[in-house]
Amino acid sequence: MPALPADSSAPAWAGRLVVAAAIVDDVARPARLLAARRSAPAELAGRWELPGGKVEPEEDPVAALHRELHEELGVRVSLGAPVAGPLGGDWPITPVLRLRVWLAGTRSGDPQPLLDHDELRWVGPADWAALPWLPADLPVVAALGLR
Ligand SMILES: Nc1nc2c([nH]c(=O)n2[C@H]2C[C@H](O)[C@@H](COP(=O)(O)OP(=O)(O)OP(=O)(O)O)O2)c(=O)[nH]1
Repeated sequence: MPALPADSSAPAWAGRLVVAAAIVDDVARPARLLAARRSAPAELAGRWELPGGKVEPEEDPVAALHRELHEELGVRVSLGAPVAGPLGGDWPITPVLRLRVWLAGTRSGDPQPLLDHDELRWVGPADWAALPWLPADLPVVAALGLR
């Protein structure tokens, strides 16, 4: 059966993009990942996630990620490859939220939980899966193939 042409009449996705970084020890061969425990809002507090946040209207996603990482952790990072998900490279969170993730290494600063988190932890192959991650993050962290 011939492939169907792309449906150009389909409306563009109108949700909100969330960007996050998988900050790892080595972007070429990640063994350890920086996990962050949310302190707010109440319904997400205690869950672990990748640091990042929502892209503001008109904001470039990469610029938004650098902004969020500086605000939340006090670090500057070098971005590596995207961690590609099933929605055109993004990962589903809810019908109105999608997550876009890049590998990253710290370029300056020692990560601190300055905003929105109350603990940071480096996790590896043996211990990442035991953390109570936000549900959307489990497949993302699994895709990193920490070893
Ligand atoms: N930052 C981040 N958010 C995630 C991840 N996984 C996941 O489901 N989310 C969800 C939680 C929130 O509903 C949403 C991101 O919101 P946020 O509160 O981090 O965004 P923000 O810092 O820009 O804050 P605000 O504009 O809502 O005040 O995406 C993740 O790994 N990192």
